[in-house]
Formats: sequence, C-alpha cells, structure tokens
Amino acid sequence: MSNAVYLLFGATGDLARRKLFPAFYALYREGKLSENFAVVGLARRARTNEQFRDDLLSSIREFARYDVSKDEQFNRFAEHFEYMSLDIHNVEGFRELKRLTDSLDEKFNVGGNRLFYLALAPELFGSVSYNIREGGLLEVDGWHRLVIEKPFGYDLPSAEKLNAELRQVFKEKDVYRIDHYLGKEMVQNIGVLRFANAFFEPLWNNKYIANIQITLSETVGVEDRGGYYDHSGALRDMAQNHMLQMLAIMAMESPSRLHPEDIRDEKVKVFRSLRGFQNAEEVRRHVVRGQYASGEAKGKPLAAYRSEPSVNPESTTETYFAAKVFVDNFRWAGVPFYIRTGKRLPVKTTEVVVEFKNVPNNVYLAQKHELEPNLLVFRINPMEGIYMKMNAKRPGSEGSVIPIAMDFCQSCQVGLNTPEAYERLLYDAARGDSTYFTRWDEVSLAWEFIDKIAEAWRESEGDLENYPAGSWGPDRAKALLAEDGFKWWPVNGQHEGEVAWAMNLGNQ
Ligand SMILES: NC(=O)C1=CN([C@@H]2O[C@H](COP(=O)(O)OP(=O)(O)OC[C@H]3O[C@@H](n4cnc5c(N)ncnc54)[C@H](OP(=O)(O)O)[C@@H]3O)[C@@H](O)[C@H]2O)C=CC1
Ligand SMILES: O=C1O[C@H](COP(=O)(O)O)[C@@H](O)[C@H](O)[C@H]1O
Repeated sequence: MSNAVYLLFGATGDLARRKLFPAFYALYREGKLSENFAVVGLARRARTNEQFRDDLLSSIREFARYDVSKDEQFNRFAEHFEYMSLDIHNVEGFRELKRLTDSLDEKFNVGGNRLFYLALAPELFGSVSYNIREGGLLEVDGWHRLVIEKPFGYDLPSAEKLNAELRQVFKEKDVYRIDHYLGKEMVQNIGVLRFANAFFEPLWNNKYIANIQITLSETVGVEDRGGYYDHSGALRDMAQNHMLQMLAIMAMESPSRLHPEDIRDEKVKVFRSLRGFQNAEEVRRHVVRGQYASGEAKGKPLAAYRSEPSVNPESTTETYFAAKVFVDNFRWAGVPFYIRTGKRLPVKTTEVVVEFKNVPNNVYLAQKHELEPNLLVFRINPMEGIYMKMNAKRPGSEGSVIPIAMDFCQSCQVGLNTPEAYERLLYDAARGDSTYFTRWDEVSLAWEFIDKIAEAWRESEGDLENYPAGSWGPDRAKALLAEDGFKWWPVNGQHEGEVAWAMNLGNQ
C-alpha cells in the first residue's frame, strides 16, 4: 500500500469506530500498511492523542477480525495515529492541520501523499474540500485523493451540485466514491464467476435466463438513525447505490481489460440501458413501497417504524422497496430484474438468484414431472457462497426427477477470515485502484432512474403499504412476480415457512 498521511474527518463518529479503525488495523496486521504512514483523526470534540488511541484500541477490540491487546505491536501501530480538534468551517484550523500533516509526513517519511477520508455528513463535503485547498493541504508534491461516503446527494440536482463543489478542488480521477457493497468479496466474485467460467457466460442472456432476483433484506429496524434514514428511505439508502450497482455487475458485458475505466464503462452502459419509468402509473405497476408496522420476530414484539424514537410519528418514508426493472439492450431484452430491499424482514441476507428458462422439450412432462427451473444463487452476505439447483434422477427410481443442490459455502472454509469491505476499499484507494468505487456518470445515471420513482411517489402517497415487522414485506411485492408467472425464491432456504426446497442427494 502506498505511503500516505490519511486525514480522517469524522474520526469520533460511528463509521470510524465500527469500520475504519478495524480496517486500518487489519491492513497493518497483514503487512499491507508499511511503517510509512500516519493517520490524523479530525472532529470538533476535544481528545488528547492518548484518549484517541484508547478509542482506537476499544474499537479494534470490539469490531476487528483480528484479536488485539495493548502490547508492543499495538503500540507501534497506534503511534501512527494523532488527533486534532477541528471544526471543518474554520479555515485557520486547516492551516494548523497542514503544519501537523507536514510534520507527520517528515516523521514517518511519507513522501507527500495525502488521502482525505470524509466520514462526515454529506452536507459538509463541499465546505471541507474547499477548506482543504484554502488551508494549503494540497500544496505538496505527491498524490491527493478524496474518499467520500454515501449518500452522494439526495437526488440528481443535489448530486450535481455536490459534484461541482468537489470538482473545484479534486479531479474526477482523484475522487473515490464509496459504495461499500462493491468492496464485498462475493460482489467482486460475480465478475470472476461470470467471465471465467465456460458454463455460465454462454447462457448469460435472454435466451436462457428467465429472470434475475436481487434481495437485500435486513432484520434491523431504523434504530437511532432516523435523523438520516427518515429523510432518505430505502429507495435512496439502498436502491440508488447498492442494488443498482449489483444489477449493473450482473448485467454488464465483459470488459475488454481488467482496467478500472473499462469496467466502469461497461457498468455505465447498463445504467444507460435501464428502462426509466415514464409516468406515475408505470411506477405504481412496477414498484412497491412499504413501511413496517408493529410485528414480531422470534417471539419478541417489534415496534412500528413510526413509533421508533428517532422517527417522525407521521412519517411516510418507505422502509421497503421492490421493483421490476428492465435493461433494454440486446442481451437482456424481455428479462425482468426483480429487486427488493427492506428493514425488519425475517432474515439478514443479500442474495442474487438467476432463474433459468426451462429446457425446450421436457420429455419428463409425459411422465407428469413438472421440472423445477435451474437456479444459480450468489450468496453475498452474511453467508458467502454459490448455490446451484438442478434436476436429477431420484436414485433407484424409474426416472423420477428430484431437485438437487450443489452448495459451495465460501464463508464456511476454516481459517478464511474474509477481509471486510472497508479494508479492501481503503487499500484500493491508497493504491490508486478505483475499480470498486463509483464514477460520476454511474452515480448520475442511477439518480436519473431513481428520481423518476421519487417524483411519482411525491404525487401520490396512497400506495405506501404497511407490513408487519418480521414479515417479508407487502403482498404486492409477490404480485409483481406472480403476474409474470414467477415467484421470489427462498433466500437462505427459508421463506414464509416453506420447507427448505433444496434437497441434497446425500439426504435422500
Ligand atoms: N455509520 C455507518 O455505518 C455508515 C455511515 N455512512 C456515512 O458515513 C458518514 C459518517 O457517518 P457516521 O460516522 O455514522 O456519522 P456520526 O454522526 O457518527 O459521525 C459524524 C462525525 O462528524 C464529526 N463532525 C460533525 N460536524 C463536524 C464539523 N462541523 N466539523 C468537524 N467534524 C464534524 C463528528 O464529530 P464531532 O461531533 O466531535 O465534531 C463525528 O466524528 C455519513 O456520510 C454516513 O452517511 C455510510 C455507510 C455506513
Ligand atoms: O449502506 C447501508 O448499508 C447497510 C447494510 O449494509 P450491510 O453491509 O450490513 O449489508 C444498511 O443497514 C444501511 O441502512 C445503509 O445505509
């Protein structure tokens, strides 16, 4: 990893504590951070370096995938961390920050590189980048990169405004927009599985694929994040970024080279091919929104969204979103992509299911065998793996057909200890590899698509449905598929009390 001074804005916040400090530590333990680095933690509240390093230790203890104790190794790591109290509106403070940064650069023999990580509320991004320049922090030889967190805007106009502000200071090639789903091991694996396997790629089109289903379900509710979430909702929080990115990776053509711009170019072509909703009626027919009412999970009562302390009691924000989306290009013409996400659903899982069309002439039908479709399932998280469902002869029978499963569980491999998404992304940003960060044209096209839905929703609130917390969301999400002759396939083998459908030959 390149030598750099990392300027971590928002160092006392939740993201730094839960994700960023543990990521730095894992990279250090794996030898991916040389000794030529320094981290300056920045936020308004007062902290001594001692206190900051104690915070660092407790965050690593709680969240890192490596064990830690206050030993020599940790102390050597922690010496690279300093804290400075700074209000991002105070330009003079940035001049002082420059002096501190330059002295750390000299102390750790960094060589001028700077990585500015904005773990801050997005409304501060513009001011902070302006003050980075005004404070003279870019007046040093070396690379200067800006890593910013989502959400990138609230809609297309606000994203354009934000982008214009950032671009006054940083070039596009130096802006690293985080979508942490792109840092997930199995999301990155989709491209490899698609493009490096002869038995997938030839079938990857509308001739053989009936539909693709993307599910990002969460068991958690809004918790204490209502201040942000109630303004955002599932559409902006999950669909505009994580879901559309996964859809693009499933649908894109093979890049000509494994070069960040070639890969991002292919994703952009998918975003350009998304069929935008033309009017409110189309949105009503193809999109479902819901909000969780009170319910229960594992016998415990769960409060309604509107009763959550951090939420407006009259909120009409959606906590569930499902849609039928089409990619209007040669490969995908006529193939529906069904996407859904929600809070307070029965399981925490992210899965992509590819449902294949049936064979053209089912000779087993004559023997009254309805064949189950072949499924290919990418298990993204928390379980990581690949699952394939196919038809086979029931052993010992006279041609009786049963579904069998081939299940590869990557996360079950002993000692694998898969890197966290933030580790990978931090590492990539420091190496200057932007493959798994979103480029402005992707982000703006995604907003264009999402804004049409948001606009239709503004016109009528009547289609917001309640669903009991702990259930699979509004019934209309089922109808979305049923009208095309499909159904949501079970995720994690469990779906509304259905028996796990995947049989293993060994169990027969
Ligand atoms: N938490 C998470 O899991 C995720 C967060 N994100 C994004 O990351 C960003 C940060 O989120 P999160 O850590 O949860 O937010 P928090 O509210 O927990 O932290 C915000 C941080 O900003 C600092 N801050 C606020 N105002 C100022 C200011 N004027 N000058 C200097 N520092 C300031 C706060 O410190 P102080 O009060 O001391 O100034 C604090 O360190 C957001 O954009 C969020 O959307 C994205 C995905 C997941
Ligand atoms: O970006 C976000 O993602 C999380 C879900 O991430 P995961 O890695 O745990 O699947 C979601 O809870 C949050 O609302 C959203 O902002």
